Parts: sequence; structure tokens; C-alpha cells
Amino acid sequence: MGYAFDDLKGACHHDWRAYIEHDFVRQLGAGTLEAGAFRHYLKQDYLFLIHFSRAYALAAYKSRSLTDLRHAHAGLKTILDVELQLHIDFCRDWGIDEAELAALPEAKATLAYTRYVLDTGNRGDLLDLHVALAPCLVGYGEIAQWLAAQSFTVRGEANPYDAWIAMYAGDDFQAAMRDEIAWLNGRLAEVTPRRFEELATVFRDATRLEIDFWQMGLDRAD
Ligand SMILES: Cc1ncc(C[n+]2csc(CCO)c2C)c(N)n1
Repeated sequence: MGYAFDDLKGACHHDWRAYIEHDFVRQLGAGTLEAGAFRHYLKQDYLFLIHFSRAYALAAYKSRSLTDLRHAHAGLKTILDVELQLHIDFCRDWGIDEAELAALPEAKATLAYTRYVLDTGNRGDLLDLHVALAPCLVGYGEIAQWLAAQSFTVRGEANPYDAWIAMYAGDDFQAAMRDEIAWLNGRLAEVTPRRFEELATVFRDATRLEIDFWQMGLDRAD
């Protein structure tokens, strides 16, 4: 007994690296990603974020303490006020208006990932739900750190995706990531080996669905 967040990553090390170091991420960092691939990703991510907002609302519903309720509320607020706003601004700059976004059909990778998280939260408890959400929150924070350490990464105006990197590398986002890891460490310290195995499966599946989401962007798959 006595697990921590790093044990979840360790239990699916290969998938975790494939997610963090995906070609989509590398090309985005280098600024060489084709605009059409980013546009496709961004539009699907708009739909993704709407369902993820619902998942944070579910986390609020499943909360037993005021602390957990505030935690869920903060996550929901960040998505609505920061991330979704960046998507809407990016899309407007690229000639995609909000009406077009709202009418967009969901790609299979978007459907699979978002509904997986919602189903995991519905059938399980708050810890299951947070573990299903963790690859998203912690992964994007780690991707920003990883990109910062790569020699191929281009920052500033020379990279059309700089605003994306800046958001996830920013202090607010990095602090939210650390809070989430601290919350998970607190809960994971108390789980049995059997329960840990269940949670490791949830974490690995959500990580695999993140890999598929990057690939969907690269392939412009629907
Ligand atoms: C496919 C995909 N995965 C993760 C994120 C990042 N993200 C989505 S919600 C959230 C938590 C609250 O901000 C974070 C970090 C994304 N945008 N798209």
C-alpha cells in the first residue's frame, strides 16, 4: 500500500511517453505542423472541452466535501474561461466562427475519449473520475515542460502555435497541474494493490485515448 501519481505513469510508461512525445506535439513545438491538422484538432478539441466541462460538473456532483467541490468548480472554470476562450480566439483568427464550431460533427476519437471519461465517472467514484481526467490535465502540463526542454522547440512569433504552448506552460496552468497531482497523491496513498490495478487500467486507457486524439489531428480523421 501507499501509492502516488508517479506509479500510475510507471504502470503505463510506454503509452505515457507515446502520448507526451507524439509527432503532433513535436511538430507543434517546432512550428512545422500543417495548419490544416491543427485546425482539425482545434475544432474537435472545442467539442472535447464541452464534454470535459460536463465531466468536471460530474466531479462536483460526486464530491463529498466542500474542498472537493471547490476543486471541481475550479477545473470547470478554467476550461470555460481560459481554454475554451483560447480555442474560440484561435478559430476566429483562422476564419472559423462559433456557429460553425457548434454545428461540427464529432470525430470518433472525440466521442470515444469524452464518453469513456464520463462513463468511468458515472460508474465509479470521484477517484476513478479524477484518474480518468489526469492524463488530460497532467499530460498537457508535462507536454509544455517537455517542449521547453527540446532543442527543436521554437518560441515566439516564429511559431504559429506559440499561444497554445504559452497557455499550458503558464504559471496558472502549471499550478493547476501541481494541485491535481497533490490531490491524487493524497488519495492514492490509501488504496489497496487491487484498487490500484483498477485505477492503473483507467489511467492507461485514458492515455491511449489521448494518443488517438493526437493521431486524429494528424490524420484529420472524422
Ligand atoms: C484532447 C485534449 N486533452 C487535454 C487537453 C487539456 N485540457 C483539457 S481540460 C483541462 C483541465 C482544465 O483546464 C485540460 C488541461 C485538451 N485541451 N485536449
